[in-house]
Amino acid sequence: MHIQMYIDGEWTEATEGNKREIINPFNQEVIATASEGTRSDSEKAIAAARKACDEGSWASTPASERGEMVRLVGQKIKDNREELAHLETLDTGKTLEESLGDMDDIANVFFYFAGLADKDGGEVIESPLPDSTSKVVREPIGVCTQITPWNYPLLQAAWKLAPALAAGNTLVIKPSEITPLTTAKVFEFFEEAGFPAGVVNLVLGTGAEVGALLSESNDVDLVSFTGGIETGKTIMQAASGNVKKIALELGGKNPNIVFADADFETAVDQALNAVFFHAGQVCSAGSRLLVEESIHDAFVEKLVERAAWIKLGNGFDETTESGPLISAEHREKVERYIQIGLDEGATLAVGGKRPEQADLKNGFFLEPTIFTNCKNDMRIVQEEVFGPVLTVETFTTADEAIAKANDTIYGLAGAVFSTDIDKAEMVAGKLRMGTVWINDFHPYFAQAPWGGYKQSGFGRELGKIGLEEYTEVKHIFRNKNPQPVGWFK
Ligand SMILES: NC(=O)c1ccc[n+]([C@@H]2O[C@H](COP(=O)([O-])OP(=O)(O)OC[C@H]3O[C@@H](n4cnc5c(N)ncnc54)[C@H](O)[C@@H]3O)[C@@H](O)[C@H]2O)c1
Ligand SMILES: C[N+](C)(C)CC=O
Repeated sequence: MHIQMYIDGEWTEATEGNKREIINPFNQEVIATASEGTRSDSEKAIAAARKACDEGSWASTPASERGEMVRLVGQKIKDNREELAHLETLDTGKTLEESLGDMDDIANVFFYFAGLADKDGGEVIESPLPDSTSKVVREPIGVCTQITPWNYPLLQAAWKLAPALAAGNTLVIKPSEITPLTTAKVFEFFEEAGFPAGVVNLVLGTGAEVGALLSESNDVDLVSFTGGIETGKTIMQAASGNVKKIALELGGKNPNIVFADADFETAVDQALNAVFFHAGQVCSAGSRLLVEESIHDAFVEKLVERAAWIKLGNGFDETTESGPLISAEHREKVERYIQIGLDEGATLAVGGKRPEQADLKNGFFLEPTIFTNCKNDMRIVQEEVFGPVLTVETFTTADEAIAKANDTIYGLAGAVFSTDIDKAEMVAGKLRMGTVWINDFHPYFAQAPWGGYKQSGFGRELGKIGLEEYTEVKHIFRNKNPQPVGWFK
């Protein structure tokens, strides 16, 4: 399989003819090659999107028609969910069951924004001035660039593509250079659906080469980025040249607070899922467990026992519960953090090394790892590891749990487990995070906004606000009886 870029309605090779091998992280086999673009490919894609925006008809196409085209793409994703899920598992190593779930979520995101496209008819304002009307309308922002990460390749792309198009923008998207397969596949659906040339553009390549111009260019009106905090800071600076709008969906170090009155088995099971799902490569992973002191020992004993039994393997094997990490470099980063945890004096309760099974030796696997005796000022507690690593701390009062949970630069997500719902609601209200789950961990869906407080970023995806992020707000005031002002004599 070979994938190309899609610029101005044409499938195209990189200008300089470079290619990249795409690797299956389960066995390091080459599963595809992809065109590897350079800055000039980004220039072409931005120029195509600019032309389609300034001279094309997409923005003025009736919103209901735009919505229908977005819906058509959602339907094609639904009709091809098995093929897409297969590609996603090959590319990321995640289990096929998870990829299938992602595809269902993705189709729903397209359907949701398709439905929202024609629902905002503007707002009439009661003007305080005589003989006048006043209304507020939303318009497309213009040319949007979108940069996505490798952990949920098509899902993170869908959260950007569907609302941008429903709102009438033109766009250029750059998926992570290591997981471009499903995003490229969906561009076949855009083509089949008949999107006008230049409205949707796909560039492939590294962030430094292809991605940089997407945030720097003065021809771009908005850049939406999902990825790591350091890249986010670089993009924020690069975007300042023409004061373009920015949306940043960055990392997290998400607390999971378990009170002694929580349902024990449920809380253990959820804590396990919170951190070890997709090998911990989830922005909202519950990687900081805060457990009430009185149940700490029993809770950790059960958690450790169950973590040791997590079945690692090939994402296509139905018995596999967790796949590999995405790459050799990423596994080495996570291993460095495990060493940091040990050096800081945390107690390694389980895991901490590569599995020894022969059938896993070619994959980038790491055992589910739990550190106990952790303290909030440790780097292993404060920094995003983005792997299967859990830190455990204790608390004795709700206030202490809240203080520890909020003691982080991040503010993406968190959870509280308790059968005392008033207490759980009180804690949820005091957590400085964009999403808080009560007696659950991980749910997200098209109807509810997603995004971070603090250094987890700004802007929101999904929900009604996820569409509004791709619009400008305009106030139109009309004087129905114009007269000379008479101020200057
Ligand atoms: N908040 C969320 O919703 C959310 C969702 C998924 C992932 N994430 C975060 O993503 C990170 C993991 O993803 P990653 O390793 O791919 O992140 P990353 O920051 O390394 O890369 C993300 C994307 O940015 C591109 N990029 C890199 N440097 C760039 C530059 N200078 N200019 C423009 N683009 C550049 C990359 O090529 C890639 O496409 C984690 O921190 C995770 O928490 C956040
Ligand atoms: C936003 N989410 C949870 C789908 C993926 C985060 O990495």
